[in-house]
Amino acid sequence: MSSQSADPARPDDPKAVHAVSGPADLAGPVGPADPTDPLARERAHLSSSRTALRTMREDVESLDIRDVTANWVNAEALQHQISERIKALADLSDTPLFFGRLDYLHAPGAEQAEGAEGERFYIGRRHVHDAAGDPMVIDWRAPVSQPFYRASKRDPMDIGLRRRFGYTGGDLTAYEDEHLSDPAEAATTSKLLQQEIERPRVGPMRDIVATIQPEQDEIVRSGLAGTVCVQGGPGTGKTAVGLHRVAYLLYAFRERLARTGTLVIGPNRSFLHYIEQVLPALGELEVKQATVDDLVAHVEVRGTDDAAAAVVKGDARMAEVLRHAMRSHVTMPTEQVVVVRGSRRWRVPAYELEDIVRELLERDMRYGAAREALPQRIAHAVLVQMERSGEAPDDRVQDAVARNSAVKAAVKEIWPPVDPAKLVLRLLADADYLAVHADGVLTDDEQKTILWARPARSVKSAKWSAADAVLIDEATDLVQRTHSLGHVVLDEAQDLSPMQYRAVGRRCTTGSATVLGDLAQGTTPWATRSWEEALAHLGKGDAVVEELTAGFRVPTDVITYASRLLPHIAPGLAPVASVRENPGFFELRTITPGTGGDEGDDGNAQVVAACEELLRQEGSVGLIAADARVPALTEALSAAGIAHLDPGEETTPERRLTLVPASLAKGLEYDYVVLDEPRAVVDGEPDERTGLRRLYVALTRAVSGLIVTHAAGLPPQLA
Ligand SMILES: Nc1ncnc2c1ncn2[C@@H]1O[C@H](COP(=O)(O)OP(=O)(O)OP(=O)(O)O)[C@@H](O)[C@H]1O
Repeated sequence: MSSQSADPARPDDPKAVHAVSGPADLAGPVGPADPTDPLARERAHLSSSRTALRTMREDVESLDIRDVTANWVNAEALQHQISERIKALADLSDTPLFFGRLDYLHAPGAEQAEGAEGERFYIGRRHVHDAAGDPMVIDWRAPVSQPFYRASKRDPMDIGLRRRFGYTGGDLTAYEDEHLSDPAEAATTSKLLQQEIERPRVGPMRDIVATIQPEQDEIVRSGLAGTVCVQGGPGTGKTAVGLHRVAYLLYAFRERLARTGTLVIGPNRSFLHYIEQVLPALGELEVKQATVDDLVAHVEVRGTDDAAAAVVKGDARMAEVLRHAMRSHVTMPTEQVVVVRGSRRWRVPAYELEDIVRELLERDMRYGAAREALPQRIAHAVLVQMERSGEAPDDRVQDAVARNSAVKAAVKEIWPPVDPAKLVLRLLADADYLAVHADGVLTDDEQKTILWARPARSVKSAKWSAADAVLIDEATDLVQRTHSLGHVVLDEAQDLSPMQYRAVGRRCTTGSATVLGDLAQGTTPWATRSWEEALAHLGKGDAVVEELTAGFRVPTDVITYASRLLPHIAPGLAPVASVRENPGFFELRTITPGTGGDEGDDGNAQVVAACEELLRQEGSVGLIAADARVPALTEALSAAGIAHLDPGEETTPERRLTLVPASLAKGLEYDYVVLDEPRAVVDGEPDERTGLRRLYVALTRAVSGLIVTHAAGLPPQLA
């Protein structure tokens, strides 16, 4: 950071973060800024931007729609739009209106002609303009904002000065400059950026809009047409990147996506709860969130599968079985159809009906669509005969023939309606039926594995499992095409089965997807082995796979320890390199039950004591334990009088401890973590590899420090 600048008063220390000690009253009127004090000038700009935003909001609030709307429905819709707009224009006191500034060397788009004037842009969460319509703050997603994230000394992108702002509460208290086009200035790491990354975590996930990194920005700003898959270790910002990509796409393709819709898919409710504030903070209120289970909820899920059955039910070959079973409902006609109209009888012979049915089957239409087309086709055959005999029937006649009872009866016979849930029920309950449709697709053993031990009698009484619901969803799609959205973000994708990928894929057949995951964190028996395979199941085989390796969450000492597991759980994956400067702390602590002469002491009080130690620090604390250990630890916590939260519940300055069953830890993070008994976490899973992966997830949730407590021996892979 050098000292050449358009800014006349830039102090000399090239690497300094310039700061003031006390916050200024930015809300009140600000006098003419001291021209020699750049910070005062920036604060004046903040103040006038806030005033401009207030005026924008007041303009919208004062809109009188009585004269422009003809009826109350329109008025209602318009009023809704207006109140959404007012909400979007709110000035949130603790969210900086802008966080950066770019001074271009030339006017953007002016072909960089000699003498063209540079322009200055303030970069923020939303666009703000003054009374004349001139921009005071530019939306971070606008093309002119891009160099804020991407420009470097090597490629300055026509930027003379990049300035980052530091805030304390809502007050602008510091700035930091980089003169990207100045060859004399050395490239350095931004201190403000570093501070932002190191900031303690309390409350739900927050946006990273001020500090998106170049490799992340490439993913955020990739176009709507293509699907992007991001492989990245723990804390590399996959979730953050996925959410910011949605915000970017909504900005760049607003109209199209408003029509087609966007959806974020996460692994469970707690996770969705944890991330739900990010998009609204970026001004995007319309994005839906769901789990895969929510998407396929055609039946009530009350049952579970053992791992072996779930693996087979989640296998893509099940799609073939279902398709076969669905099509088996079509029976070739053996009799003619006779349509009586007035005094005449029209006959469509069986062989002609057969041709129609064959043609529909070959066209590979949805079962339901073909079923609707069939009566029209039969009616058409009748119409051709009418024309041949000199009549001139029109469309209405064709419709009437299609609705004729003889035609309806034939259609019911040939192409009967199919209830998707009943179809799946029969496959799982009836060994002979399954054998017919799985022949050559599933082995005898596999068929036995998925058959119900006690066959259910009805859709209502069946104890459907999550995997069954996905099968029903697939069958539903065979009957009727699933509605496709414009864009889908799929987080923690590594845990999906091939059938689940298909379920997500059919919700974006006409759109695109952002697929986020980490092969090393796959903890389902069917976890993804390769992204190529997964993307093929999703129907997005041409997606690009990007890799993120810089870690923003886990400190070096902790990630180094956790990475010992990598060769055992995902050989070939590169360990995450932490970008945190604070090395954090990491401690292995042996718990000794029965200390102090108390025979009944199970050692849990010592785990609780570790939590109490960490609660003395600022920020959130997570106690992560094998699911089976949760009841005992709950008891120990309440015995010590410590209140705790469940995962996904918002931490507040008063309640900062969350007790997290290892099975729900994925995607979450806490400033400090106590990881209870690694051995139990591993043993809680059906096989060792899954157990070690679960442990890897649990070990990588801490932002500032980790204490691993153990009474049993540690898994040897950690040695
Ligand atoms: N560019 C950035 N600037 C500041 N913080 C960042 C940046 N990128 C990511 N982070 C922070 O790092 C943490 C981890 O990010 P995130 O949860 O998106 O990672 P992840 O790859 O999804 O992790 P996991 O694999 O564990 O689910 C979050 O607190 C996020 O805000």
